[in-house]
Amino acid sequence: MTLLLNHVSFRYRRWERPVLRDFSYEVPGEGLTILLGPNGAGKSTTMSLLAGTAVPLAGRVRFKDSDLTSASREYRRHVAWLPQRVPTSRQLTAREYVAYVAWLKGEDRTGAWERAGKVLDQVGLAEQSGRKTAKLSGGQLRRVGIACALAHDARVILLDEPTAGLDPHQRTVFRDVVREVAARVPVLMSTHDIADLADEANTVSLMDQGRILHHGGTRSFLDHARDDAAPARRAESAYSVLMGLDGS
Ligand SMILES: Nc1ncnc2c1ncn2[C@@H]1O[C@H](COP(=O)(O)OP(=O)(O)OP(=O)(O)O)[C@@H](O)[C@H]1O
Repeated sequence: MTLLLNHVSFRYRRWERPVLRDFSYEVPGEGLTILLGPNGAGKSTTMSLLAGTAVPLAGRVRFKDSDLTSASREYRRHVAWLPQRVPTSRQLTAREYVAYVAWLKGEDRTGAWERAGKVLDQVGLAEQSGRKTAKLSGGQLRRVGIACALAHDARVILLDEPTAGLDPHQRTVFRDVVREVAARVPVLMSTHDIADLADEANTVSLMDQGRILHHGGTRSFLDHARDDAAPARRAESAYSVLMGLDGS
């Protein structure tokens, strides 16, 4: 079962040209998919359409092999989304906020509270779980957002630049969490950090100007690297070659 955009067009304002035109994209049904692309490529737009928080001008957003469309409550319950800017309620503690999100997504009160404690622990925020979200740092808030995305039994998880603003240790912690989660639930994650690709991504999608330039296994992405690229630079080299930025 996968999530897909089918011939979708989308624009932010009536007088502007569409960011996406007749755009189709299918989130792989298993493992971790990394969505790469330069600023303004359309990654966040794609993710908000998949999350059902943006409505396409034309085309459809749906689960394949199921009748759910993005307009249905069920659909939103099954899709967990971490947006680029984590919306929080400043008066709630981190645990209250995560529990609230889990409750909104259909967990019962006790289950939501317990789950919130568990996922905050997973993202290394157990000690801060009783602090008001207004008092948390940007990176800690990001981790609260990640915890929210993990706080209910979603069928697909969408993470928009989850590692932005995390310190190196927290990035490592986060990658371990994602690896574990992606073994059970398909995860689509946008990033500018090519190191996120490392060896744990199953699929790489590269987009630019509202179009997909590459979509396939990580190995086939890396095959685009220049022959003389150092092993640690193969992902960057493949990115440059596919984007036409490689001068040679
Ligand atoms: N709220 C908005 N209102 C108007 N235009 C927007 C809005 N959000 C994004 N855009 C435009 O849509 C296009 C795609 O933006 P989007 O945020 O989807 O790209 P992105 O690949 O996620 O970029 P980044 O890596 O910088 O986050 C850009 O041209 C951007 O200027």
